[in-house]
Amino acid sequence: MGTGSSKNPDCSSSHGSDDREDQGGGQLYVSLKMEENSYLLKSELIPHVYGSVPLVGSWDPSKALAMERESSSMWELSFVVPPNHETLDFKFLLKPKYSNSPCVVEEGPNRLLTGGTLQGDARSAVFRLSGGEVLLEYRVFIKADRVSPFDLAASWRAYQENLQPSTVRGIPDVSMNSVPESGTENCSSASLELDLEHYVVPAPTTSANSGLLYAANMTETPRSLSHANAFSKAAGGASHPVSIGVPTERPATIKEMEVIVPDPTIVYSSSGIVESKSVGTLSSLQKQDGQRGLFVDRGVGSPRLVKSPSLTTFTVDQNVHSEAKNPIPAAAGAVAAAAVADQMLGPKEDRHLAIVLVGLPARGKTFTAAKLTRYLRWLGHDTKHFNVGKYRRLKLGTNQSADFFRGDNPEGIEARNEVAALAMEDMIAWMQEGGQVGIFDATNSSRKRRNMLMRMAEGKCKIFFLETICNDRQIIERNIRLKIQQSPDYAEEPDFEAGYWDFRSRLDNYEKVYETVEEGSYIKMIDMVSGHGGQIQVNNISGYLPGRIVFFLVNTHLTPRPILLTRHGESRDNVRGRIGGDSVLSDTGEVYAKKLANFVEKRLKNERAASIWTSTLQRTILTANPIVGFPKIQWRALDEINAGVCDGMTYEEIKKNMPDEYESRKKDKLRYRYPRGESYLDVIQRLEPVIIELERQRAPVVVISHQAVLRALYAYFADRPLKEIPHIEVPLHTIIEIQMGVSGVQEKRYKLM
Ligand SMILES: Nc1ncnc2c1ncn2[C@@H]1O[C@H](COP(=O)(O)OP(=O)(O)O)[C@@H](O)[C@H]1O
Ligand SMILES: O=P(O)(O)OC[C@H]1O[C@@](CO)(OP(=O)(O)O)[C@@H](O)[C@@H]1O
Repeated sequence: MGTGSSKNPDCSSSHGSDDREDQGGGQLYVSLKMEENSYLLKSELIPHVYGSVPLVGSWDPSKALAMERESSSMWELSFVVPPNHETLDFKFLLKPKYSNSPCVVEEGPNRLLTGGTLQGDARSAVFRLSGGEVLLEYRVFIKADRVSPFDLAASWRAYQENLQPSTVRGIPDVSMNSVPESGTENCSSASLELDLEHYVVPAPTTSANSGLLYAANMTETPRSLSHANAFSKAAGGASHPVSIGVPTERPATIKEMEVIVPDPTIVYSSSGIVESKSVGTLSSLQKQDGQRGLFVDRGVGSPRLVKSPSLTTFTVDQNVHSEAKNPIPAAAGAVAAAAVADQMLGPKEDRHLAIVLVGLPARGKTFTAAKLTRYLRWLGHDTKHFNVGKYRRLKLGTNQSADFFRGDNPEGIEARNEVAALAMEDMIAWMQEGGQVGIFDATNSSRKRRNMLMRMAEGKCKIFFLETICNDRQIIERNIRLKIQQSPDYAEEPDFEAGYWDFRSRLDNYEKVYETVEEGSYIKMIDMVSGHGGQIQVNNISGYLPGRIVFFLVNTHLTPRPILLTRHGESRDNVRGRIGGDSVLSDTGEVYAKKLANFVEKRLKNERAASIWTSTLQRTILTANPIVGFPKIQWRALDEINAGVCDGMTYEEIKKNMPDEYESRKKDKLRYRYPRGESYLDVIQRLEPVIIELERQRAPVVVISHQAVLRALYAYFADRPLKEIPHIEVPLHTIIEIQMGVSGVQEKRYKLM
C-alpha cells in the first residue's frame, strides 16, 4: 500500500504517485521528518508541527504535536489524516525544552498537502532566533501514503491493545512509523542477485514444513497398539513419524516441568489474588507472602532475590528448590493465571477439556484440530490430538472403500463406533493422568455418536463440539483433491480418479446421515476460509480456555501469505558480546539492513499491502529503515527478552560475577527468569497477541525482531516443543520465510550474508 509515493526500484529517490489513485478511499498517512545539521546548537529546541486540522492543534501552538528524535540528527512525526480532511495546512515550530520562552514558528508560507501530494517543494524549515539574528535551517522530508481502512484498523487495534508508556524509554509500545527512503542511495554495496533462489539455504530438519505432511499422521497412536510395531505398516508406516515436520513430542508436561503450587486454600483465603507459579516451592519468605494471598510467578533461578513484605531490602532465598509436592494439573508456567485459576477453582471435571470436532469429510477438521493443538501447546497447555481416522487405519487397515462408510452398513457402523470409543477412552485415560486438553477429531456427524461421547465424558471432563461447515463448492472440491493426495487412505491407490470417485461416494454416504450440532456446548465455524465473510456461532461456551479458543478461531483463516522473520542486522552490542541493551547497528549490520531492504523489495514486489513490524529497540528500527513502500509498526511485545540486572553484560561477565545465575540459566533456560527481567516463558506469554495478529493478517508481514523473540515465534509456526525454544537456532542475517497456506505451514530460509 502507498507504494506509489515511495517505491524506489532503481535506488533513486522518486516520489511518484502512480498507483495512488486506484487505492482511493483510504486515509492519509503522513510522515514528517526534519534533519538538524548541528545537534549541539539545537538540542534545547524541540521541533513541533501545528496546522489546520484538530489532530495537529488547529493552529494553536500550545496543542502542536511534538516530533520525536529518531536519531542524533533526525526528528520524526507520523500521523493519519481522516478522509474528510485531505487538505492539510501546517507549519513547523520550535519549542524550548526547559524554559517558558515563546516558541518560534518557521519562516515562509504554510505548507500544504492535498490528497496526499505536497504542494510545492519540501523546502527547508528556516527559523529566526534571537530577534532575527540567528537563522536555523533544517532539511525537511515529507511523505504521504494512502492507508487502507483494513490496515489502519489492524494497526490501530494492535496499538490499542498494546499501548502503554514504556517504562524503559518512555515511548509508546506500538506506534506507526513510515521512514523515507534515505539510506538507499548506497544500495549498490548491498545489492542482491536478481534471483533470490541464489540465497536459499536448507531449513533445519525439524522445520515448519507441516504442509508437506498429512496432519492426521502426527496425532496420537492407540495405547493398546502403541507397542505393537506390526501395526505401523497398516498405517502407512506413520505411527511414529520421525522425519521432518511437526514433532509428535508433546510439550513439557507437569511432570517434566515440576509445576508446584501452594495449597489453594491458602492462595484464596485472603485477598483472592490468583497465582500463576511456574516452578519451585514455597520458601518461608514466599509463605509469608502467601498468607497475604499474593504470590509471584518467579520462574526459576539461582537463590532468588526475594522481597519480603516486612523488609525493604532484598534477601537471598536459598530454599526455593527445597520442597516439591502437590502438582497442579496442567499449568506449565507459560499458562496465564486465569487458566490456572479455572483449573484450581472449578469443578474437577472442568480441569480437563475435550474439544470434539464435528463435520463432513474434507471440511478442515483435522487441519483445524492440528492448528489448535499447536497453539495450545505453544501457550503451555498440555494438549493432545486424537484422530479417529488414524485409529481406524491402525486397527482395520487403510483400504476401506466407500461402502464401509454407508449409513446402512451395520458392520461398518459398529467398527467405526468401536474405534471412536477406543480413541475416546484413550483420551479420557490420558486426561486422568493429568492431560489438560484433548482434541477428538472425527466426523462425529450423528447425534447418536455425539451422545455416546458425552456419556463417556460425563464427570470426567468438560466437553464442547467444534463443527466446521463449508458451503463453498469450489473449496470443497479443492479440499477433496488435497485429501486424495495426502490421506494414507489413498496412498496405495495409483489411480487418482478412482480415489476421487471413491472419496466422493464416501462423502455422499456421510451426507445422508449428517446431523448438524444443536445440542450441548458448541462452536460452529461456518465458511471460515478467507478471513472475511465467514461466521462463528457460539452456544453455551464459558471459561477461560474455551474463550481463548473462540478468539483464536475467529482470527485464523487460510489465505496464503508469507511471514518473513528476521533478526536485526548485527548490532554494536552483538560485536562486543553484550546482551540486551539498545545499541545501533555495526557496519556489517548496516549492510544487512540495506540487503534486507533490497530483498523485501524483490520478494514482495507484487504485494500491494504488506507491513513491516519491528520492536521498539533501535537495532530493529534501524534495520527496517532502508525498507521503503510499506508501513512500519513498532511493537513493544517484539522487544528482546529482558535480561534484567544482566542487561548490558557479556555471558562471560555473568558467569564470573553471578555464577549462580549463570548456572541456573544453563540448567533450565526455558523457565529461568533474569532477576528483574524475563524468562522465555514470559516472552511467550507476551507474544500471544502478536501470534493472533499474524494469524489474522491476510497480507505479508516482515517481522524484524530479536533472537529470543524469534525463537518463540518460530516455535509456534514450526510446532516445536516448549523446552526446545531457547535452543532453536536463529542466525543473524538470515530470513526465515513462513508460508501460510491451505495445506499448512512451509518454511524456506534465505541467507543474505
Ligand atoms: N474451516 C475450513 N473450511 C473449509 N476448508 C478448510 C477449513 N480449514 C481447513 N480447510 C481446508 O480443508 C482441507 C482438508 O482438511 P482436513 O482437515 O483434512 O479435512 P477433514 O478432517 O474435515 O476431513 C485442508 O487442507 C484445508 O485446506
Ligand atoms: O537466550 P539467549 O540464548 O541468551 O539469547 C537471547 C540474547 O540474544 C541477544 C544477542 O546475544 O539478542 P539480540 O541479537 O537481539 O541482541 C541478546 O540481546 C539476548 O539476551
